[in-house]
Amino acid sequence: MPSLPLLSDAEEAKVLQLKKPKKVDSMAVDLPFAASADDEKKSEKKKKKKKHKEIESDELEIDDIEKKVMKKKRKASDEETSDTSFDAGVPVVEDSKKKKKKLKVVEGDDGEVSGSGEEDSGKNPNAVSNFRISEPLREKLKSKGIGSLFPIQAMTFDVILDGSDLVGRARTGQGKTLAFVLPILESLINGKHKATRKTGYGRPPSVLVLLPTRELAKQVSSDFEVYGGAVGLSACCVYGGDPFRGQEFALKKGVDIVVGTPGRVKDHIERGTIDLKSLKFRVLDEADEMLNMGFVDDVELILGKVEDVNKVQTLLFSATLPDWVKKISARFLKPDKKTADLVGNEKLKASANVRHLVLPCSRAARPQLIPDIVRCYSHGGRTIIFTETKESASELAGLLPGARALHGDIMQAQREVILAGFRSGRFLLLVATNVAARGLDINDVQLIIQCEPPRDVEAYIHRSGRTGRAGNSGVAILLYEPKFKHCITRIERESGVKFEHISAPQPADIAESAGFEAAEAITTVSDSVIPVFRSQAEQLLNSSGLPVVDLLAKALAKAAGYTDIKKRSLLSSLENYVTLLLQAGKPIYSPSFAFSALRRFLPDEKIEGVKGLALTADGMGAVFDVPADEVSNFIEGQENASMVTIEVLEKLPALQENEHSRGNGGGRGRFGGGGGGRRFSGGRGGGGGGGGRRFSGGSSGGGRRGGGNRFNRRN
Ligand SMILES: Nc1ncnc2c1ncn2[C@@H]1O[C@H](COP(=O)(O)OP(=O)(O)OP(=O)(O)O)[C@@H](O)[C@H]1O
Repeated sequence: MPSLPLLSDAEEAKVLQLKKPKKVDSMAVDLPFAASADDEKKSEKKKKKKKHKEIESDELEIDDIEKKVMKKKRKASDEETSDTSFDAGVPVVEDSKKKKKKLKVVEGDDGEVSGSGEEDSGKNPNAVSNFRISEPLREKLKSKGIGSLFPIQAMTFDVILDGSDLVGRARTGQGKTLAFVLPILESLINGKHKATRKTGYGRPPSVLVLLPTRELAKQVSSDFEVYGGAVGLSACCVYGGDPFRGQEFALKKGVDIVVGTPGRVKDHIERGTIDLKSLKFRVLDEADEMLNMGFVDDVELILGKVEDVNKVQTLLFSATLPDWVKKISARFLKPDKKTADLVGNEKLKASANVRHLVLPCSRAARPQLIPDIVRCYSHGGRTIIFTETKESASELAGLLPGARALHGDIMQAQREVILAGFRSGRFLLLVATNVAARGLDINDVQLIIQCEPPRDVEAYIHRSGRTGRAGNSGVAILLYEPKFKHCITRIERESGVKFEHISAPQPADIAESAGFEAAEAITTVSDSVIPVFRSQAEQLLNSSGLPVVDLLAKALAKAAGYTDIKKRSLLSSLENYVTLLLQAGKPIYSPSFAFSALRRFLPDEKIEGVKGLALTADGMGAVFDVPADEVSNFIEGQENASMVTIEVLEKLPALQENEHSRGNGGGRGRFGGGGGGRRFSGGRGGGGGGGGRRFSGGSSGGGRRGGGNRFNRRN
């Protein structure tokens, strides 16, 4: 394998991004790395060199990358420092002048993790056996199905094990937790800190990990318990909302790793129940979220308690690098710290393993629409629905059958029960606030629904990152009211995501697949029922006057739980509403202009039924929703107004992004609305939605009126 020259951290990130092998599921790139001169590694180096000759196609691509990197490196001195190469951080790939150590990184398109892979040290440079991971840990990893390290782990393992401070950054779901858990454990049992680590009853902790939320602290602590347990190290978790006594007892007995939230850790330090004098590692995970959550003072106080910073290794992981994080890094990490950045200046900050979709939907339509979205897109897996407020989370959970709410007003013990239930699959729909946005790693979350565009792009990135983890794929659907389309554009611009615009799944589509399942189910009914039901069937056939097939269709519908099929509008996704387009033969500059055009031929009471009027992007039309049974009044009425045309839309055209919208979608701030009664047209329980057909593609672009360009999406 070719070795790349010494690089700055920004360059290193670029190396990883530059190479982007097409559909190569594993591709090895050797980067010069921190020195470690053991012979075993040297012979491995030779072996790999030999192997390299055999892989000519890869070689070509890597050579190409190498040239690009060299070119970029020459340019680098002129360039401004990127936000990823902040302060004096020495890049991971930069190291000793003498020796270079091989670093192997396996990744797919967009730098995304492409799965753990098999442990075959010859073929897979990231195989666990290629790292200084001891047997019990290897076995534990194997039992968890982990045969090779993910890129962020491969990049940082030796750096941490060899004693450096580190700043790490990778997209959601790429395994940042094990990136510090594994080398820390190895370092304590076999590495640098083995000799000086305290053992025995009453020992003070060797590792302190700080996380912004209790749920995250518990999750990371449980990883330390699992992997630490394999090598005889113990962990305990300390967080607010949990009684002090149990925590104090565990700390007094002696523990190797303490994982906690800043507030509670600070309390323990002040009470003297956590003693930091033997600390070997301190880890700040989700550092930017600590800032968002107002933990600045607590974190600085805790970090400041370590007297001799040379005796402790500090690792900092953060999705973004706001000023405070840079300041913390400059102040509390050693000047020769390394940086491992798998995001860098890449445009795409959100997960590339996730399909990012947007769907226009009024508040009032959400309770009806969400179950259908779940049916179509969750494939029977778990769904997390994010709301902006605790009240909306509780309210929506109350409206969705089988859903549970999770937010900060729920007592800690109850939150844990809810999360455990969701993890175990006892229920598959979780409605949460941002409390579940960060870091939570729950198996088989197939779908994320965000009820409205979050205020900041980080929230979008982290929420959508609850799916598509560890190399799996997932879907994230962002609902928005048409009048807030500009928020979608902002998120798209800042996150680098290219949204797919879709329209609401139509109840008819969902019913169709339900009918298919009902028909299949009927084939399983035994012939023994026929004599019992035959005379009733004959009577029904004679009295209905319907052809046999139609009657059977009705029976299937009933078996599938349908007695009626409603339509859903394109603009606000409201059931039994239809989306219309108004044109006036000249530009329509404002909603009031559109309403006055309607008033020319319709009485006020009809116009009051109009929902969510928005102007088209080309300025020549206005779209709005009307109750399905009012459509004919609008269509026929146009004949009385010259120059005005109204027609039913099949696809939503691109809309203007300003606030020109009446926004009377109903139910402000609440999920109610929707006219009582049963909420879900179909009424069939259970998700599934059956194999990915349909509802994609959609609403924007492709305009009507021939020559679709006029309505093409702008972005
Ligand atoms: N080498 C690996 N092979 C297979 N699975 C792995 C590997 N490393 C981690 N995982 C799994 O990947 C999932 C995501 O890991 P983790 O929670 O550490 O991601 P993260 O980068 O911290 O994500 P976030 O930024 O969202 O917090 C976990 O379920 C973890 O067990």
